[in-house]
Parts: sequence; C-alpha cells; structure tokens
Amino acid sequence: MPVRTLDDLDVDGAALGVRVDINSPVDADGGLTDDARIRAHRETIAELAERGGRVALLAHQGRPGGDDFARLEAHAERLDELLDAPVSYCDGTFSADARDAVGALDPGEIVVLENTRFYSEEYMEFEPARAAETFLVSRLAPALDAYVSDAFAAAHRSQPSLVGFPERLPAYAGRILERELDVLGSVEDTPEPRVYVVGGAKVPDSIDVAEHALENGLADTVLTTGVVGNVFLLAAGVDIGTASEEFVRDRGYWDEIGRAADLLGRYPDRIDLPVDVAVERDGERVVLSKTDLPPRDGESAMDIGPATVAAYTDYFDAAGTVVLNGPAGVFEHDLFGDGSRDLFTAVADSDAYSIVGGGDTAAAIRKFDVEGFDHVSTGGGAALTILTGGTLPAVDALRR
Ligand SMILES: Nc1ncnc2c1ncn2[C@@H]1O[C@H](COP(=O)(O)OP(=O)(O)OP(=O)(O)O)[C@@H](O)[C@H]1O
Ligand SMILES: O=C(O)[C@H](O)COP(=O)(O)O
Repeated sequence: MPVRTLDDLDVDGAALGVRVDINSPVDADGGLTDDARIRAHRETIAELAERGGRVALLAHQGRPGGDDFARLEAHAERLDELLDAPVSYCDGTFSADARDAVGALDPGEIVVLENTRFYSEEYMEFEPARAAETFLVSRLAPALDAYVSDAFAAAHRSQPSLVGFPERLPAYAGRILERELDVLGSVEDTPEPRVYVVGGAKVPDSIDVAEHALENGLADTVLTTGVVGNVFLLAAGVDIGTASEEFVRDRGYWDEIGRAADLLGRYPDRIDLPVDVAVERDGERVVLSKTDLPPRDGESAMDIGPATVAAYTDYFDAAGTVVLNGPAGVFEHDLFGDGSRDLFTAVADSDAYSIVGGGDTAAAIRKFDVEGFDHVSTGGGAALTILTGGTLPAVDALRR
C-alpha cells in the first residue's frame, strides 16, 4: 500500500506532530557541530508552516548514556535561524507543559519538543499497537490532529515516536521520507550498468549490501574501498601487512574474510579490489602499489591510492548508476583524505546517476565540498536497510 504524503493532508490550522531526525554531532555543552540534518528537514517543516500548520517537532538526540545525549534547545535555535517561521523550544515532550505548548501554537508556528529519548520507553522497540500505548504516544496524541513522519534516518527503528502515532492519528510521509523512499526504494529502475561502491568500516553491513546487490542483479559491479576493501584484499590472499590484519581482527571482522572470499568465488568478474593503498611512514603519506606490498611492520592500509581511483573512475565513466556507501579511507586524518575526496569527486563528475548514503560518507562529502551527486541520503542504517532488501518499521507503520 502506498504511503499518504503531504499532498493528501489538510494542513491549514491542524496541530501536527512531525517526527524528524535531527540527531546531530554535538559538543560537550550540547552545541551543534554540524547542522546538515536540520537543514535537510527545512523543506518539510517550512511547507507545513507555510500551509498554516501548527507544527510540533518530535526528535531524538544521541542515545542514553552517550556523550551526545543532549537537549534539543540548540536544535530549536538553529531551526529558528534557518526558517522564516518562528520556532520555540519546550523542555517537555508529552507533559502538560508540552501539550499546552502545542495547544498555544498559532498557524505557521513551530515548537521543538524535548528529546524523545529522555523517556525510557522511547529507547525500546515495540509493535505499533503496543507503541501506541506508551506514555509518550498516548499522552501527546490527543493534543494533535495528524502525524507526519519525516525521520527517514531513524525509520529502521520501531520506537514509539516512530511507529505508535499512526495507530492513533491519520499519518503521512513528509517530503524527506517521500524522496528517500522514491530514490532508494527503486534502485532497480535506475540506468544500467549499475556500480556499487562499498567502503567504510562497517564490514558486515557492506558485505550484506554487496551480496544482496549481486544476488538480485541490482549491481553489475561491486567496487571495494576502506576497511571493506582491506577485507576483500585479505580474502584474495593479498598481504596487506600485520597492522591491517590486526585492525580487522580487533574490530571483530576476521570471520568476514571468509564471507568476502565466498563472494569473490561466486562473482569473480563482478567484484574489483584496490590496486594500491596508502600508509603512514615517518609522518608522511606513502602509496604502495601491489608489488610494494606488504607494508612495513606497524603500517596499516588507511586509504586507497591514485591508481585505484583511476581504475574505479573507468567504471564510473561507463556506468548508468553509481550507488556509494562508506568513505574510501580514514578521511578524518589529513594524510588519508585523498582517496575519498578523489573517488567521490570522480563519481560526482561522472555522467552516471549517483546515489550516496551513510553518515560518515555525508560528513566526508561536506569536508571535501564535493558537489554534483543526484541523491545524498540522510540515513546511514536506514539506507543500508533498504539497500540490503530490508523493510523499515516506521514506513510500514504508515501503510495501515
Ligand atoms: N582503511 C581504513 N582503516 C581504518 N578505518 C577506515 C578505513 N577506511 C575508512 N575507515 C573509517 O571508516 C569510517 C566510516 O565508515 P562507516 O561504515 O561508518 O561509514 P558510513 O556508512 O558513511 O557511516 P554510517 O554507517 O555511520 O552512517 C570512518 O571513520 C573512517 O575513518
Ligand atoms: O543517526 C542515526 O543513524 C539515526 O538518528 C538513528 O540513531 P540510532 O542509531 O541511535 O537509533
């Protein structure tokens, strides 16, 4: 069943609970160090305000016990700067104060309610019917006329604020959610040949993506970079040195080498591996081609080199679509950003339709100011869930 969108919602004067994902990097004082997700939600929030909605934003920040578990006051201030409509902040989520704050909204006004995860039930996963019985949902829903789900990046969670409200209120997908589902949910309709680039450090997830894409004919070719590339090199019997091996072992990914070898055995002509890597030697970046391997003791493969970028660029130039997830190296480190910068630039500059996902991937794109992708997803885990053929509970909840 298709989800209803904002085109189906009678917004004017309605009190709207709008679940967004503005979970952002914050400093020790709760100040924002990146506002990309807040900016991304502007479109939905501005549209609802312009159409006369009374908008109550629901969102989480961090996880209980984590350094980034914080109030949403800074997020509200940032939204107020970014939007033409007035944005206030309420330090309750479903308390009488919060319900009063929603009731007091005039059409076109916005209030950011407090971090949903300040309430223990919100950090649990429930079936929708049970989620609708939680305090957050059962207390706040009566103050609302409708619910809008725009939190694509959290849609792989079945937490109350994501799946409970549609049991009690008419529910609609916001513009971000709508667009993400359109793009990521129809990869099979994009131009061929399709090239998937899997990098970064979440090796099991990336191998899941590669396996799903190869088995289901979604990808013609899978290119590997980052730690994922190192695991595939090990699977192919390439000696990338003890330090690289230790890194893979310490992360608990040693068994993934067997899975990578299995994929290489099944799809030998459809998976490609780095042909050079970069290590740190005497404080400098040193690129080692395959014939220079293994690196010296203590040197770990932290990035791909220019020959790999050149070889992969040939695939991009011939591709109809490129799907990319994960940085090509330790882009946070000055010595190891070149691979990600140059590879991402090659994708963005190619004529291929390009879809990019992942929190760190998006951070690398911003760091290197790479422009020209067709779709940069706001979601990490949620994007991976779709790319591995899984379903999103928060989206399923909208289909009832
Ligand atoms: N060769 C490498 N050695 C060690 N770490 C690496 C290497 N290549 C990439 N990384 C690290 O991988 C991390 C990003 O990987 P991750 O899989 O989390 O990316 P993402 O999918 O974009 O993000 P997320 O899944 O968090 O949304 C970065 O912190 C980067 O430093
Ligand atoms: O940053 C994310 O991936 C989303 O906001 C979901 O956060 P979570 O992984 O803490 O549920």
